[in-house]
Amino acid sequence: MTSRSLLEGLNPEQLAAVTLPKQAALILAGAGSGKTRVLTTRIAWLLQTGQVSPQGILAVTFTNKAAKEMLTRISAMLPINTRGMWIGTFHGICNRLLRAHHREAGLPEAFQIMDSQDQLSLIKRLLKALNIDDEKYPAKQLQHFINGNKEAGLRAAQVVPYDDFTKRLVELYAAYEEQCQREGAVDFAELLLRCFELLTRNAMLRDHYRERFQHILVDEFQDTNKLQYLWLKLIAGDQAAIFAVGDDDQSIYAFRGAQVGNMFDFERDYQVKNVIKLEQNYRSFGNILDAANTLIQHNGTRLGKNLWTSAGSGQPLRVYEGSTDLDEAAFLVEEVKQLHREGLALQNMAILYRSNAQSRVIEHQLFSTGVPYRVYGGLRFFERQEIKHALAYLRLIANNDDDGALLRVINFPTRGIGARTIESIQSNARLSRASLWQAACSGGGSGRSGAAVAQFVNLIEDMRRRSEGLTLPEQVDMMLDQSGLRAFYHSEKDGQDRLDNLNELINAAMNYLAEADDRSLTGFLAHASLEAGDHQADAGADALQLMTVHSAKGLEFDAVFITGLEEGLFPHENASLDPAGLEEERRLMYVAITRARQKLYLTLSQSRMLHGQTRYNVGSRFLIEIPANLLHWLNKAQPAPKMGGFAPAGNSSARPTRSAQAEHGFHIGQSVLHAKFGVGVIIDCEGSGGGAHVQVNFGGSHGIKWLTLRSVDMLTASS
Ligand SMILES: Nc1ncnc2c1ncn2[C@@H]1O[C@H](COP(=O)(O)OP(=O)(O)OP(=O)(O)O)[C@@H](O)[C@H]1O
Ligand SMILES: [Mg+2]
Repeated sequence: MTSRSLLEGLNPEQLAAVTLPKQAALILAGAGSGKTRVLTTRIAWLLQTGQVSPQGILAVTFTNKAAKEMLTRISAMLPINTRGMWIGTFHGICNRLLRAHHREAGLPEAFQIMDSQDQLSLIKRLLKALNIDDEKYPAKQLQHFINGNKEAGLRAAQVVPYDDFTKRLVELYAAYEEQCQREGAVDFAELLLRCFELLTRNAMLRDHYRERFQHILVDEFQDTNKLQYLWLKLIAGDQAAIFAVGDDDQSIYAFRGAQVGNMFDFERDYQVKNVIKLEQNYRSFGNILDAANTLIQHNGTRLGKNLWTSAGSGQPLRVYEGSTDLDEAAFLVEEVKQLHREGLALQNMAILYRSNAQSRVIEHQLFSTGVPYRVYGGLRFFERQEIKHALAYLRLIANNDDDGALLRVINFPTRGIGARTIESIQSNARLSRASLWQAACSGGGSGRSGAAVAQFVNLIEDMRRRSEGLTLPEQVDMMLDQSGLRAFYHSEKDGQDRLDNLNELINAAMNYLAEADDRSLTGFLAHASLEAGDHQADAGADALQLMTVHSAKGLEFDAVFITGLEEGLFPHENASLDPAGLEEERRLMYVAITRARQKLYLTLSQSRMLHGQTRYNVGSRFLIEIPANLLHWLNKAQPAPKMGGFAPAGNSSARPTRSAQAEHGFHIGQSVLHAKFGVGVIIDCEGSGGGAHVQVNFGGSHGIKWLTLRSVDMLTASS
């Protein structure tokens, strides 16, 4: 590709940005205006015009996926070996640097990176070893304290305590530093801080990298935190030129310390002369853009900019209101299949949700209809850590001799059974050719850990006894309490999402009962392993994309479905009380809308199973903030159900109000079987006596049907 063809098609502002002389630059522009394209093209242009070699480039992106994407785009433009280029996330780049200079950084060659869960376990072990009262100094709080200080660039020795309590926290922070050093373990914040300190301290290395990296390019600059910004300044020195691109309207990590203010600091620190603005959007049709523009105008704190497109207005945004979350999921899958039949590849469509737990119902629907899908930036429901722990308890209840399950939970949540004790149980089991459970029953050693093992055995036995006579969902609920899993995640700072997932497991059990022949715990467990199996589409295969709005940042799709648009869900209930939180939710919605190229769907549901209970939600305020003329409601909104008049599945307080329900003893939400359409859920009814009709949602290809009551069989006992 010649340099002319490389630059072809860029608009004047983009062209100016791509070909800026070597100087500090800030590109401030809205979604889809070509920021990432400008950044990538600039790298290619710098290389092609010989202004820099691949080794001289350092590019920071926000996710590994984005980094890969950038490499692919550059390779497509230029026939060069991209290996020498450093393109990655802050964590990835710091890891690379520390691996190369582990000795100088004071780390063992094979240092281990801890995720936040590992970090917390280490803190707990430490508190225990030091005999610290964890009521007074909760592990989560200490973790927060440590990470917050590290992200502000402060070591224990540099933190100035202001009372006795913080004095103690600082001491514990110091002890934590020592422990990590002994174990050769590095947490996420440490990667950055350690790297920062290495370059501050070691002038030779610093000069080496300053000489090497002539051009430093940063995508999604609005989401950098303070230490990341300092790190960039340090490595840039006054030789390198920093080229930063960002969008204040897409700042969605303030809750993790990201500072939009870095953009102002950057402008000041580097005396950026002209901030380049890009306003033409190349991604989306006009209606989609208008929706995004109008929505974000409801935020007070903005730098202010507007997007326009020459693409025409396209179709209106389609809105679907389901009666239940199952109904919403059935609609999504039907629509995806329809678009696919019309020629859209699955990988060009994305289903977005605000919280991870929402994916389960959708995944289930996809799984049952055989639509290949892939979940990004997170695990699929049954693969999530907390779900695996919960399933392990259930597996042990169903079968004591399940060694894998036992190992997973014997000390989770921690109950004082150490690695040594577990090893001795394992060797006893080997010697007597017994299962770990049997070995544990015949004594887990002496002293405290022996007693803890006995307690664990009792716990499992007790849960099994309690299970008798309980329905499957009740068994799951009981296990979540008795095992301590619920309490454990309840005490975690970031545990809400995991708690939601655990509660979602109860819903999974309910749905399973509605559909399965084998209603036993074992049957449910088999179903869970099957759904966890290899149904995630193979890498490279065409598959529908599922992800949270956070992980969709920077990506684009022909068709986008934004789901769960209900107050409390999106905007999230944790955020909707405080104005700053609400503005961040609105920026998230702005990110979500602007992912769509051609078609945008907004879906919601009148009722939804959450935390094991049916919730009746009202539509999200974001639906009101989008001009009504841009929206096309697909199904005439049904009147919002009144409490009590609409009895959901599994809700024992079902109070049918209509005469047919009283007469025939069924209720809305009840599962039914139809000879031709299979299993469905009653969502409405009409008439009485022999003329009674029910409206049943069969999901999948059959959808919603009105049928005579006589033609269906009730599956669950009515209340
Ligand atoms: N001058 C152009 N001509 C045609 N297409 C363009 C042009 N500039 C950008 N695009 C296309 O527009 C889409 C959006 O570009 P890009 O992803 O770079 O935007 P962005 O500003 O980084 O968006 P986001 O804020 O969501 O990260 C891409 O498909 C890109 O290829
Ligand atoms: Mg981008």
